[in-house]
Amino acid sequence: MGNPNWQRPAHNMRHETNMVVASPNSIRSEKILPIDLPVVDLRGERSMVKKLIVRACEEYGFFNVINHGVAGDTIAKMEEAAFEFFGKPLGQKKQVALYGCKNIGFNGDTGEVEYLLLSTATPPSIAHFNNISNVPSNFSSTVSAYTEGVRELACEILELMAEGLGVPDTWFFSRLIREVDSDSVLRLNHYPPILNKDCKDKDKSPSHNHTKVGFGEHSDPQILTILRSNDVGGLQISLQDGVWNPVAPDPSAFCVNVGDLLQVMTNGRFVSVRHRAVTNSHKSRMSVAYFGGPPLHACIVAPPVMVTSQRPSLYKPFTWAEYKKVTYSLRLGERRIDLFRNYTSQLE
Ligand SMILES: C=C1C[C@]23C[C@@]1(O)CC[C@H]2[C@@]12CC[C@H](O)[C@@](C)(C(=O)O1)[C@H]2[C@@H]3C(=O)O
Ligand SMILES: O=C(O)CCC(=O)C(=O)O
Ligand SMILES: [Fe+2]
Repeated sequence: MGNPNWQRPAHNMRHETNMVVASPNSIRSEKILPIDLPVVDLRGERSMVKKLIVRACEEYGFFNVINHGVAGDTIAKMEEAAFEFFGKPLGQKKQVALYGCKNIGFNGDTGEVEYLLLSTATPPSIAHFNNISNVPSNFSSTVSAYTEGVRELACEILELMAEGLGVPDTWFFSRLIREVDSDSVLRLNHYPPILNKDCKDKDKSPSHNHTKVGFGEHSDPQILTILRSNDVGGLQISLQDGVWNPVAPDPSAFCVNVGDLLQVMTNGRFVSVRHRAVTNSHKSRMSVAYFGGPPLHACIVAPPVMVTSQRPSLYKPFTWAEYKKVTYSLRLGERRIDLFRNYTSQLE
């Protein structure tokens, strides 16, 4: 974990089990310990909401947000369009440049996932989708409406975080993703059900589940991620090395998580927690993730209030362009944030 003061929360845990998880290249035994993420009701009393958010980001790096204000219709249309696109024959999907299947990034990572990776730059670079066959009609406007909704939600949450942390400029974080040249990404992930061909006949009953890695262990490099999935589980977070905590799906909520840049800008107080998504043998998981990122030239530093003599700066200043370049040159599971640690810090 990046946060040296972080300790595993002792509460909220259920029974621990061992589970065999098949990754694309290996089979290994891991500890599985389901948890209930903190739930933040955005319509709650503001002073309580910001306290809850700060605590969740310190202890879990993840929380669910309900009464989030994103229109149900916008969300439903996005999910429908995603299912329509991924339901097309592989040959047609492959004609779309932003489509990927099983290969993640450029450095040899693989997983049981297919995806669309869309830059949310304004004016939307996805606008040209309307002229391409093989994508559902109105795909571009569906994506734009969804992106607008989740960006607004991300800004509201970042402003609550700043208030909760006592940052005097409450737009300090949100400004970065509001900028017209913010480098944000929308990712549509589809994890088809995978049947394990090697399993014995008696294991093929619907109650017996097989798990493969869909999207391997990683942290999100940007500021904040707003994730929504259908009602199929698969997201797991790791609050302790070697232990995976499955998160129950809640299609009425958004799952919010701290990215690497927010860990840096809170000087390690918030944690960018490693997570992954696994498949099952019976139902498709569909997730849509908005990664709020700053403009490429933005300098990533903690506001003065987060840096004290007791808590000196943990990270060197860098631009998002520098961090992104390193990120994209490394494997998915790399602990890239450690490369930007300030080793002159007295905490070392
Ligand atoms: C292997 C990789 C895929 C990724 C770029 C990287 O080199 C390392 C970070 C990966 C990640 C994880 C979160 C997001 O899904 C993503 C879009 C991002 O910004 O960083 C992916 C990158 C990707 O799929 O291209
Ligand atoms: O699909 C999921 O639940 C998680 C996806 C994810 O972590 C990502 O796209 O970065
Ligand atoms: Fe992620």
